[in-house]
Amino acid sequence: MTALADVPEILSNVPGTYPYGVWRRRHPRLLARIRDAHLYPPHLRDALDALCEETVQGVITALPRTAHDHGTWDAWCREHLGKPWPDAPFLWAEGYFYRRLLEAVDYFRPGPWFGHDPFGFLKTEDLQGYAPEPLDDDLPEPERAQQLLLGSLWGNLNDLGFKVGGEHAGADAVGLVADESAAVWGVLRRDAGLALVVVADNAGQEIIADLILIDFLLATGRAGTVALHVKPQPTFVSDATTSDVHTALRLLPAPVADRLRAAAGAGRLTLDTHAFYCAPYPYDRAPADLLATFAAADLTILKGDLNYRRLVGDRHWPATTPIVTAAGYFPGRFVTLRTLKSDALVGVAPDTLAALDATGEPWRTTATHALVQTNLTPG
Ligand SMILES: O=P(O)(O)OC[C@@]1(O)O[C@H](CO)[C@@H](O)[C@@H]1O
Repeated sequence: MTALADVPEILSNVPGTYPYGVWRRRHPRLLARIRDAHLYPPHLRDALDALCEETVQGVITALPRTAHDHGTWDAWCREHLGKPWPDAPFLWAEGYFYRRLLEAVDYFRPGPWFGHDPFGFLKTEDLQGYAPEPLDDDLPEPERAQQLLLGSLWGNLNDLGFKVGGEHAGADAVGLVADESAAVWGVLRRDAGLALVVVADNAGQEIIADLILIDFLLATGRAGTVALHVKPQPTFVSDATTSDVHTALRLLPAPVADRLRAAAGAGRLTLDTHAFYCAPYPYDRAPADLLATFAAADLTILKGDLNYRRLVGDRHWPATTPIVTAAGYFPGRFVTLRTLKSDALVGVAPDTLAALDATGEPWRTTATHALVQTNLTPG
């Protein structure tokens, strides 16, 4: 079996590639928007500008000695300090970029900015005037199940990092490059009572769609329990935290929100997190306790592009590589629901790949395409 380490990692130092644009366009725009949206004092504005300069034309430097987690990051940074940022693996560099961004805005320092989400204004802006579409309760249950699964999948379009970068302009859902949802419903049967882990991705419209799906899975007994895993701190612009889940709860139709509160009260729905969700590595390097959590679940649902990159390693896999090869190390059953917003890709049938490539469009990174992939055997 191919080990992750045998496949070259995606870097961001190749002009014209998607990751190159993330450093050149998306991050500078993001840092400027954060600086301009807040009542930050001069030294925090300067810190944001310095981070921009360092990441665009400088070299990777360490976290300050005052940072509570500098020891952890010193170990993670050792092999990359002194390199230009785009020369480090894309996944690693982005993870460290978001940690440095929180440092620049005093997120962990006691004082007025302690715990203030620097992306909060973008999350609020995105939900202005938004209300979830009314639920179609008349649909037969299997159709409803699939509709909610696809709602959660395409909810992944609402990634504010993507929107800030301008890449989202007019992205329309075109189709799935792989759809293994039949295998998922083969396991997630009515009254199966499964123990699910849902590793969330974005706040806002995506987590709203996720919560609607979770409610359905609990209400139909497909799930006995759901552990919803969120990020321990703001990152990747719109990744959902506990606070974002509660914002979403207030926007849900009242009966859905009531059922979810009751499920939480009964211990059937739990919120969970792990420091590794903000580590800059794929899941093959996850610590034993997190891997044990995935192993113990009947099924782990991994949402979004970043979780996909972490599942298969952010590497130049041939796109026809089976997902069970790329994610062969994963200790339990999983399904990944992802819109395609970066280069890492596996599990695409050769004819599908040829047809998509023949379009000449940059279909791998525009969020116009999506996938449902699993290591469950087709049933
Ligand atoms: O995980 P998500 O929210 O679906 O996507 C995260 C993302 O915006 O960040 C990366 C580039 O910064 C890409 O993987 C992707 O476009």
